[in-house]
Amino acid sequence: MAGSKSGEQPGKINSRLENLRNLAPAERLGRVIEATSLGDTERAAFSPGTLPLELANGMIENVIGTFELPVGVATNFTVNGRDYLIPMAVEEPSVVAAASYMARIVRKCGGFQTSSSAPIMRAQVQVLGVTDVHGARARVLRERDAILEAANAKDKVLISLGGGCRDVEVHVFEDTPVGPMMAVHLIVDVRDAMGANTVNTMAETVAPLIEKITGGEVRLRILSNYADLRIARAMVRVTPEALKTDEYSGERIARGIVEACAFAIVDPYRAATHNKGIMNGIDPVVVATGNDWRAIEAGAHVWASRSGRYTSLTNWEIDGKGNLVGTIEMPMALGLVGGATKTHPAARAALKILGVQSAQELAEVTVAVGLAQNMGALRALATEGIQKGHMALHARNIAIVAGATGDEIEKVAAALAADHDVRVDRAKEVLEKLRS
Ligand SMILES: CC(C)(COP(=O)([O-])OP(=O)([O-])OC[C@H]1O[C@@H](n2cnc3c(N)ncnc32)[C@H](O)[C@@H]1OP(=O)([O-])[O-])[C@@H](O)C(=O)NCCC(=O)NCCSC(=O)C[C@@](C)(O)CC(=O)[O-]
Ligand SMILES: NC(=O)C1=CN([C@@H]2O[C@H](COP(=O)(O)OP(=O)(O)OC[C@H]3O[C@@H](n4cnc5c(N)ncnc54)[C@H](OP(=O)(O)O)[C@@H]3O)[C@@H](O)[C@H]2O)C=CC1
Repeated sequence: MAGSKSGEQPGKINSRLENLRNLAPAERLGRVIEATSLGDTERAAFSPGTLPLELANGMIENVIGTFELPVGVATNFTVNGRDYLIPMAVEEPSVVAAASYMARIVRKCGGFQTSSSAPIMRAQVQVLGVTDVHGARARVLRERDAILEAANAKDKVLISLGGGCRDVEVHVFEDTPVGPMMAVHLIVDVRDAMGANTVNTMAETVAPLIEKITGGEVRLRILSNYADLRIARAMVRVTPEALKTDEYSGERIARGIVEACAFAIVDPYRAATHNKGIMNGIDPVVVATGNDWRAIEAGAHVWASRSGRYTSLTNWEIDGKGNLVGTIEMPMALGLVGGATKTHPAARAALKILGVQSAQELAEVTVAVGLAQNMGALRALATEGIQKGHMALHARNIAIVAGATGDEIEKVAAALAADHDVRVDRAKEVLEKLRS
């Protein structure tokens, strides 16, 4: 089978890969490759040791080797009427299972609906030593066109793609520990890049002009990771019928999720954990696609604090017909080009599996995964508790720590889960018995 061409429109796929969990990893990969009509390049990209040392050595400094994480595929996702398989690089058990489970419920109710703003980033140019900061602000805004022209003079590729610096903002700080300060913001459409390098270059380019206009001294010239102009949103509407289990009615589960979210809305101690659960879904997609997860984390948490109090990134409510409605809205500065997206073979393959055509589409799918992950955690927390499902899957890790190998891993894990006693010392006992 040949590898797919980049830029090719992805065909429709079916993300409902039943029974995937029961296959061996190589068989699972085969089904994913088959479902996405990809080829040998993508198949090879997920083999252990797939990042050649030479490539790794070109990515960061003082390289001594590579560090691997498992990549799983979350199934069942339907976003805006299209199915997606979601590659997730993560070390934590039950994350991929929970996302797939919630996506299975949501697909019965029409899937995730998403939207996003344009891929707009901000670069900040810090100006010191200006006494008439308000006057200097007026002068900068008057010279807006000259600043845009200077910013756009360098990156011809970005301009040819329809991106570029669009606007200038000036933020004034009359009183800081070092006196009056200004931050001139370049508002830049970065198209399909995450955009950090792009906007940093622009900020450095315009700095002398800003000094001339303001009469001050420029210090920092760097993007803001608070990407508040680059927002992705997702929504789900789930019927009680789709939510119900043998133990709990759909109404009870929906109410439990809403109550759990209310806790995170009012209490920052809970909000930190609630949002960590959302990032359980988002970060693995960011990592798998070679994007900058520190940037995404930084943007997420400052957005969660934008009212002055740290709160939930999601909202869960019940509509007039008794359906559970979940929404998420947050900054999502992801790229299809730049960073490691094109250097890391597995990141390239992950983007192919996703089949996204723009950075905006990637951002929307990623927040949909975050919403699913939050729904999964809240559903478990508000009903049977997190330990039942999570610890049953974590039991495999514990079995490995206790020394189990091969078939022993599943056997020891099953015994631990059945006893609801997932501890290393217990795993060692079970293993000893198994081997005797
Ligand atoms: C773990 C489950 C899904 C089990 O739940 P279950 O009811 O035992 O699942 P099931 O066996 O009935 O399967 C239902 C579906 O789940 C998926 N699924 C189920 N098992 C697997 C598996 N092994 N491998 C792959 N997929 C799996 C799969 O899609 C499956 O459907 P199928 O496709 O088979 O028809 C459930 O208990 C759950 O969702 N728990 C929540 C887990 C979770 O949120 N983990 C995150 C880590 S905890 C944390 O860090 C965050 C937290 C909790 O603190 C955040 C917060 O506080 O808000
Ligand atoms: N605070 C932070 O978050 C910081 C992050 N970083 C790092 O910066 C990296 C991301 O920077 P980024 O600017 O995205 O990366 P790159 O500079 O590698 O890529 C962006 C460039 O790619 C070219 N390009 C080609 N096709 C497209 C397209 N379709 N859309 C947009 N641009 C295109 C553009 O022009 P051209 O070809 O002319 O280059 C553009 O300037 C990440 O590795 C991140 O970790 C760096 C500094 C700070």
